[in-house]
Amino acid sequence: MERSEADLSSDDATHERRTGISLFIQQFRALLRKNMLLSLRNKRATALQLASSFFFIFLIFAVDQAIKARQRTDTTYKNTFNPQPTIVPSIPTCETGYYIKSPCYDFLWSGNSSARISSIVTNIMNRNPGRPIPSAKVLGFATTDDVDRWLSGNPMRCTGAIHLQERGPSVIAYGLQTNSTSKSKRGVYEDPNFAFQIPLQAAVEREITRFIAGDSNLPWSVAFTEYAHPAISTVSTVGKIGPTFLLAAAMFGFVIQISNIVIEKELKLRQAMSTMGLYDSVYWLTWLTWEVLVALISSLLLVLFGMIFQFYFFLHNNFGVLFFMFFLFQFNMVGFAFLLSTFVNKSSSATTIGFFIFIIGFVTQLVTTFGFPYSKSFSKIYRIIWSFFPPNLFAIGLNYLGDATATKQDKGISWSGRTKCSNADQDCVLTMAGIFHWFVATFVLWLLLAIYLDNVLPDINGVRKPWLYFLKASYWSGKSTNYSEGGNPCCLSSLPQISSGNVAGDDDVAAEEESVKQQQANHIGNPNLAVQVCGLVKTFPGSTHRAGCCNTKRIPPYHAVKGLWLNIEKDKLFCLLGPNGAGKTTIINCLTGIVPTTAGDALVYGDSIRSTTGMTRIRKHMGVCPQFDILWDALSGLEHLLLFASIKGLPPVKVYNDSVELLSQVKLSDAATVRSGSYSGGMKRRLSVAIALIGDPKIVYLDEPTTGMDPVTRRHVWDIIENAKRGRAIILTTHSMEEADILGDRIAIMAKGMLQCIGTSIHLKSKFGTGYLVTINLHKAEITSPLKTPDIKLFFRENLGIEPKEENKAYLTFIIPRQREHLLADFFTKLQSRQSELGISDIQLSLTTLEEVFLNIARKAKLETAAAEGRFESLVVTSDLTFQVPIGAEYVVVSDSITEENPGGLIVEVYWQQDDTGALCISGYSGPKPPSQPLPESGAVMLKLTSRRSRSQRQ
Ligand SMILES: Nc1ncnc2c1ncn2[C@@H]1O[C@H](COP(=O)(O)OP(=O)(O)OP(=O)(O)O)[C@@H](O)[C@H]1O
Repeated sequence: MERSEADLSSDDATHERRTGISLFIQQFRALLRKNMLLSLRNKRATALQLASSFFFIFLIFAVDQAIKARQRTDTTYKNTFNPQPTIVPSIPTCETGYYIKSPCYDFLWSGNSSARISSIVTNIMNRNPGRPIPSAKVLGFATTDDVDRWLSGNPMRCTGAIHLQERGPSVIAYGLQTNSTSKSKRGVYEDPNFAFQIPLQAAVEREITRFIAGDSNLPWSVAFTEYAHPAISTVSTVGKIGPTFLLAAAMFGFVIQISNIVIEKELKLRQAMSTMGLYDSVYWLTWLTWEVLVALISSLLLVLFGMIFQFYFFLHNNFGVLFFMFFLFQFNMVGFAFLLSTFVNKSSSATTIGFFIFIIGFVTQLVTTFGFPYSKSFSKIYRIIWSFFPPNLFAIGLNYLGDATATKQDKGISWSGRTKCSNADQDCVLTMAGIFHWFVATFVLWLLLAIYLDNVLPDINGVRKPWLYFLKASYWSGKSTNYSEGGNPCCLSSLPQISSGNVAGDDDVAAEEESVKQQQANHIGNPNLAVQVCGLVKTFPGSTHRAGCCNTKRIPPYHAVKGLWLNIEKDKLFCLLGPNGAGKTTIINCLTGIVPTTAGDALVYGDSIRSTTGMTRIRKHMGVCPQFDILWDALSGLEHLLLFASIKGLPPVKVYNDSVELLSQVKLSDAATVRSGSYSGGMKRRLSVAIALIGDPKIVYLDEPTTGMDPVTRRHVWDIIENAKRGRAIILTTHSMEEADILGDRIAIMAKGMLQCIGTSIHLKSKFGTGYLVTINLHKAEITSPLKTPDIKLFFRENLGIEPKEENKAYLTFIIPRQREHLLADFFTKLQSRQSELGISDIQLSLTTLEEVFLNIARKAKLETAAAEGRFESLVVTSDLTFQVPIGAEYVVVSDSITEENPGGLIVEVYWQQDDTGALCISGYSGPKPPSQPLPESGAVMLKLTSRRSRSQRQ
């Protein structure tokens, strides 16, 4: 059994398998191709991811245009406004201006025109004779009338003065003195320009103009408004709203990234690849490479689209700075997606998470845009915490780039400027280079955390490493985890206490266990041995669930495999049978390293499944067809085989040739390039079988490989499996007794996690079968005249005391119990002597089927379990089916066979209910199989019923 490294390396040499770095590269290329194909085939998601760059840049463009259009409206107003002083009869509407008109002036400047100028001077000077500005602040102008009132000389309202400097025929010079207080005590707005100076000036100029024009009623109006100045807008649309839209664009990629990773986890695709020998590092590296490639393209497109739309943001900032800003953000989000994917096991949750992150990002980037916490007024600690969320860094980065290109004149941030503050006036706390460094540093953090959590969080099978696994020397050396590399991993001293699986007491099972123990104790090597299982135990830990508000439900630990001892030879097919839940798949999962064993061990070609290095070596020579097809819908059959062949390290030429060859063997050549998503159930199973056989594995596990296949295909696959036995060991589980009978060199039936029997088909049939199956074929003449049938039945009843199991016009079948074996010789002599008299054309005698063996064992196991758990009460019914039982009770029909000698038979769980009259009705069947014969509805049948009280009744 001991198998040296040299043996396996010689296998490697024989098959020219790649190892080490070259295997790493081959796996990397195959997985990268797979990712590329999946992305290309998932056109909608990929198109969405790439088109989102264009879409969101376009949205920003649209918003930018809307803002500019609004500014243009202001400009239009400005253009229609005549900047020249206009003499108009009246100004009925004036948006923001002063219409200065007051009877006060008539009073002020009444008198003849020649005296007017003098009046102006006189009156104004009289009113304001170089008065000092009053110390007390008084009201400003709330209305235009205020101005007039002020001019009229109300001393109480005087907040300014006109100082006439000079007057003459060719010059009039005056000065205006106004209050410069922006707000009066009473809260009235006193803008020195607009509230005082301009109206005052306008009023004076009006009077001067009237004087010069010689028309004291000359209408004089001045309208003024703020000048529209779009050209000096200091708002960068990309800088301000960009974070929101570009974050949304990045979110598409983010959601798709998480989904891609989680789907492979959810559908156990990653597990399938790992089982076939894929390095974890290759897995992560290929996803990283692919996503970085997508981020590169997406960032390039973003910058290019931005340039196409002629944003100063994209035109004036340095291309490299822009590109790194977008790329590093998306790069960082790839790491973030990896990290989040370790917490999620369902791809449907990925969208929810992506949306949730976007909402949070949307809010926090808004807060960031308003200045939190990237200014000196905030503590550094806020900044550090805030910067751990990538959208925040992205927002502040875009803000900086936006501020640097707010106007056409701004030059933006240059490549060398990335290390400087974009605006020297700002209280700068972060440069563009600082943002880049943060992105890279946090990416490394996300990646390390993702790899760590990927190992320590329970996977889809609940498997996880210890929290401090990386502190163990074995992790870094890649050596044995549970046993020292030098020792014999299967040594008896380390075997579990619940060792014996032979609680059922079968001597063959006991002998098998003894044989394994002997070989282990004496270090007897058997060159023909492929697998040696030594007391394998698997217990799934219990758990506690909340039930309702106040109760907790405790699920106890479940012992799925209770100590298995087995020797499995090369060139042989070992068949594992058992009812649902017997533990067959769990054994395969333990042997393939999908779940760790609780105790015990198994040696596969001498390598322990409990050793990390051992399992790595085993995987190179292992093929697995899982119970449920693990396939990528978007990949074709050929692509699947190419991928798995590459993962196994076959040389490139063999990768293709072997894949094509295997496809033709499983009759999928015509569908080689068709996507597996459109395969029928049987085609998928055949592809799974082909995947298990690719790479010429030395040990193949086939878990119910022919489920769902039609009889013709099934037989064909049996041929493939039969041929595949050569040079390898195959472990097959099935529910098809026929399949086990035909393919199995040795068969073991297990129930409740234990082996119940083991041996060849013939051995099991003779040991556990209910007896012999006799088929009596009737002459054609008798078909029209079935009168002899009662005679045949009478003959069997009188001689063997048995009734037919099945009967029709062509044949009758009887089962002869093994207890009557001694009567057979005489019986058949008599029967043959009366053959023609009884109208019998042919008599066939065979051992009972494997199915009967299986059913007997399964029934026995079920009754033992029920008895052990005290769930059953027995009662025997000898009349018809209508009898009194407690309402709500459940019954297990232990036998629907009639004879006392043969109390065994089919187990059928039947749920009974009492109707209003107290009669029983069968409300449904469940259990391993429906009854082979319909239960009689009434009549004189003997039924041994075992009642199971409901738990509540017991409590
Ligand atoms: N991860 C798990 N956690 C808890 N119990 C588990 C887990 N996996 C399997 N089991 C339990 O272990 C028992 C054996 O399951 P297993 O799948 O090995 O049975 P099986 O013989 O392959 O059945 P089938 O014929 O239906 O495939 C079942 O009762 C199952 O519920």
